[in-house]
Amino acid sequence: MGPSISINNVSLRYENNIILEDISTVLEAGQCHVVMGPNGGGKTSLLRSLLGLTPFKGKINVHWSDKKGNIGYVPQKAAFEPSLPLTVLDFILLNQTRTPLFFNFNKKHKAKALQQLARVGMEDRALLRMGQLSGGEQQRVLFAQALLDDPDLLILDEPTNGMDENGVRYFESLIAELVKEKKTILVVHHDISAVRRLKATVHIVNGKLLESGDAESVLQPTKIERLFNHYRSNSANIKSEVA
Ligand SMILES: Nc1ncnc2c1ncn2[C@@H]1O[C@H](COP(=O)(O)OP(=O)(O)OP(=O)(O)O)[C@@H](O)[C@H]1O
Repeated sequence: MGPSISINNVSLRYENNIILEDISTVLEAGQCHVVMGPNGGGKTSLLRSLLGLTPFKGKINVHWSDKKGNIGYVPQKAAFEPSLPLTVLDFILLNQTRTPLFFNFNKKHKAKALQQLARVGMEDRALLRMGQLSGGEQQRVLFAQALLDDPDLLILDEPTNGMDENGVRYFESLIAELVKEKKTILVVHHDISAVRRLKATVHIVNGKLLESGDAESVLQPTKIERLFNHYRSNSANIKSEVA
């Protein structure tokens, strides 16, 4: 079972720039939660706060029902040196075993890594170099890597960015499978129709938490323009100052 997460009065600023303002909500356990909102609205900053990767004010508590489980994270972009002769399989195994590459990986590790690649339709790319993959293929590999430790909490930052329809289908059926297993999933997503298909709880963030609820009620066509407006309420002042 995945954890629930309580977010209490979270605020974050980079120098004088206020990014998140007094965000409070509870992410229920065993559900898929989607964070949406305009570019620069602070979605990634919220995920990074949750993961302890950036300092913030307020409190975020992860409540595990039993013992603490594993956490999987897929960042917005793959972090690897494209010129390294690192195969897809090596890349997955590095994370799995936390063993230097010059050690021999055993058969069990390799079989498990191939199994995860198959879950995202990438087993036939296992021996290609990471640098030879397209952006969407790299996203799929990152997703496979995040699934390796059988995470109970999965945090994904725009996981389908650059993925083709086939990749998106793999992604959506895996999310449905993980929700059935009562994992907690938190995903930043931009595609409104895709989010409607995920049957998730949607949280709209643009500096503040503007709205939370099921996809059907939050993503009503009449609300979308207001919720996804790129400008924050105080940007009118900035525009008049510039003029
Ligand atoms: N390390 C940093 N230092 C200074 N400013 C930053 C830093 N990281 C992010 N920002 C700023 O914080 C704001 C929010 O960024 P964030 O990446 O959280 O937004 P986002 O909602 O995920 O955007 P997008 O949809 O474009 O991915 C942006 O204006 C960005 O420029």
